[in-house]
Amino acid sequence: MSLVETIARIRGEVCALHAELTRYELVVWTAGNVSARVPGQELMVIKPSGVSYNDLTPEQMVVTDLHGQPVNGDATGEWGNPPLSPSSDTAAHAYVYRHMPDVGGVVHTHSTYATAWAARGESIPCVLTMMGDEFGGSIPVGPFALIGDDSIGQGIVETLKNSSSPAVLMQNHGPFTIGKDARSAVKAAVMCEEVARTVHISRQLGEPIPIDQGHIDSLYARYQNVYGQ
Ligand SMILES: O=C(CO)[C@@H](O)[C@H](O)COP(=O)(O)O
Repeated sequence: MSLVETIARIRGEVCALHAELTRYELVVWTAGNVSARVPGQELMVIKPSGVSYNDLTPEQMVVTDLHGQPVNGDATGEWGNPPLSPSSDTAAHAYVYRHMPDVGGVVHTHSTYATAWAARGESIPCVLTMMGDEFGGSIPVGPFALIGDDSIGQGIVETLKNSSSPAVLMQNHGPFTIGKDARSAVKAAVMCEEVARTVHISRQLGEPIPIDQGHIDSLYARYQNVYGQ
C-alpha cells in the first residue's frame, strides 16, 4: 500500500472513531479529539479544530508532522490537506508521539466524571477489577498545563512513562488516553469515564475497598495477555 493510500485509510479510521466519542457521551459540542500515528513515518492524523462531529469527513482529517505542522505530501506523493487548522490539542498529541514510540493513538475528552476527578486533582484509586484489567492500578493525575504548546504533552509523558495506565487526568482539564492504535486509545477513554463514574458513586456509599497490588497485577496480566480472541 502506498503512503497516500495508508493516509487515506487512517483518515477514515480517525474520522470514524470520533463517532465513538459521541456514542459513549464522552464529549459535548467539539470538545474532544482523536489522533493516530502514521506507522513508520514522522506523521500523524488528527481532527480539525472546532468542526462539529456530525460534519466530520475523512478528507477533513489533518495530516501533520510530529511537531504539529500540517504536511501536504512528500516525495512519494500528495495526500493534500483541508484548509482547516488542526485540533488545538495537536501539540500535545505530537509531543506524545515524539516521546512515546510505542504509542499509535491519542485521545482527549472532557468526559464528565473523569473531568470531575481532574478538577479535584485526585487520582482514581484502583478499587474495581475493571481498573486492574485496563489500567493496572490507579489512574494518575498530571500537572496543570496551558493549551497550545508542549506543556500538556510534557505532563502526559512525565505522568504515563512509568505507569501501566493508558489514561492520565490532566489537572483542571480532563483525561488524555494513549494506546497502541487510535481505537485502543478510544477504548481507554471509554473505560476511564466508566470507572470514574463507578468509583465516584461508590464513594457516595462509603469508602471503597482497595484491591491488593498482587491481585491487580494478576488481573492486568490476564486481561492484557489472555482476554478476548
Ligand atoms: O481542551 C480543549 C479546550 O479547552 C480542547 O480539547 C477543545 O475543547 C477541543 O478542541 P479542538 O480539537 O476542536 O480544537
